[in-house]
Amino acid sequence: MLRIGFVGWRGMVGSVLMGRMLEEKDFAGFEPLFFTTSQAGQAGPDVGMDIPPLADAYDYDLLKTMDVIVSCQGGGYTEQCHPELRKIGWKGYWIDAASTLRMADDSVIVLDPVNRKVIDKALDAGIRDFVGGNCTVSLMLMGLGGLFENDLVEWMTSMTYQAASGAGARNMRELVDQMRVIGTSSEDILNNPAAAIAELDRKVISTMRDPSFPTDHFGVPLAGSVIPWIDRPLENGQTREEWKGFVETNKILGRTDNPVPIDGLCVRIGAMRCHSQAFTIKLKRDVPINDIESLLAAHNAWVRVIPNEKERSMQELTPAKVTGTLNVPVGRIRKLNMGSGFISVFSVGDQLLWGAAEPLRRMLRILLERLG
Ligand SMILES: NC(=O)C1=CN([C@@H]2O[C@H](COP(=O)(O)OP(=O)(O)OC[C@H]3O[C@@H](n4cnc5c(N)ncnc54)[C@H](OP(=O)(O)O)[C@@H]3O)[C@@H](O)[C@H]2O)C=CC1
Ligand SMILES: N[C@@H](CC(=O)OP(=O)(O)O)C(=O)O
Repeated sequence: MLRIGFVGWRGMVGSVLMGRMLEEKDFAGFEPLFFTTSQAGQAGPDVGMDIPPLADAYDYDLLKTMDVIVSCQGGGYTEQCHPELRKIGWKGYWIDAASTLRMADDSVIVLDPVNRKVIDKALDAGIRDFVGGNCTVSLMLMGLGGLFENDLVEWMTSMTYQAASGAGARNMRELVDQMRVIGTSSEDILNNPAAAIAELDRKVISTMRDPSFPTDHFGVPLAGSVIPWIDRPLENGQTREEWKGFVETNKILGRTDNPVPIDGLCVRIGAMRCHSQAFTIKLKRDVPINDIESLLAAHNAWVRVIPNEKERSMQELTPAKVTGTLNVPVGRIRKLNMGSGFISVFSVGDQLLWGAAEPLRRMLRILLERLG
């Protein structure tokens, strides 16, 4: 029986992965072994079967007995363990959430509703490293796959509205804590309907600017504000998050020789775990909006075209609606003033599902079908 090792299963991405695997009854037909960097010997997760105690995630002798290792542990772990395992001759499959190996020549970025052919070709060629894409990239491709599949995109900008979860679990807590502090400090004014709005406004901003405001993780207020910077700077003025939009998209599409120009600004906003994005797309030819909507809707089972109407957009094209689901709604689709070849699209997606865990889960299924 195939032996599958799971590292990072109790982190934010890993626990969403475990949840999805349980929902889909994926724990069957292989022998799972759960690893940890901090809790060796303790009990593993409840996956509906007897499992051994947690193993040490740095036990290379044990790791090299795995046919597949799924890691949601983070880039540091990948940097340390992956080369070591390959060095000692491990020939198993490595499925990873971290960005470390994404742009390596002998890895594939997995998003099978978009690039199943690229994945199959790589498996045939003996590739063994399969990495989930950046969340904004994967969610963008799940939403706009129909345009890329039909080679309609001449160039594109992506302006993002990224949730706190992309920065980590502690950042999610800090966002809610910031909201709490603002709410608590304003409570008396809010409870008095006769209070002047200017008083409430002054109270909120003075709370946000107070040195005691909780900003240990974001560095600045996010609640009541936005942060127009994600990840580290590159020399050309982009952030690394913005750089990924171009390089990862073209790698996923298998068109690094003939890349689609993509660029934009990545911005953190006060949503919990859904990333939203506004796209300006220059089409290669003028296509009627109805046809564009049909192409988008036909691409995969999760994209949802929302008509460009106020009520539907407000109800269905928001993090409040989409969080916790695999749906990727796309809407606000219309021609722009720049000309009939220019369109706008707005999309929303859960960055822990299609943005992180789901492509890994599905890659494991693809491998199990092949190897099983
Ligand atoms: N967060 C995101 O939006 C996305 C993240 N990724 C990538 O996925 C990887 C993992 O990210 P993420 O899931 O956010 O990492 P987490 O920080 O949530 O989890 C990583 C590890 O931290 C350890 N840990 C320590 N304390 C706790 C605790 N209280 N609860 C749970 N785990 C704890 C666990 O390892 P142990 O059991 O060994 O102690 C766990 O596996 C990263 O490489 C990230 O870049 C990819 C796409 C999106
Ligand atoms: N950087 C993303 C989350 C993430 O983990 O991305 P990556 O997997 O590319 O490191 C965000 O902040 O929203």
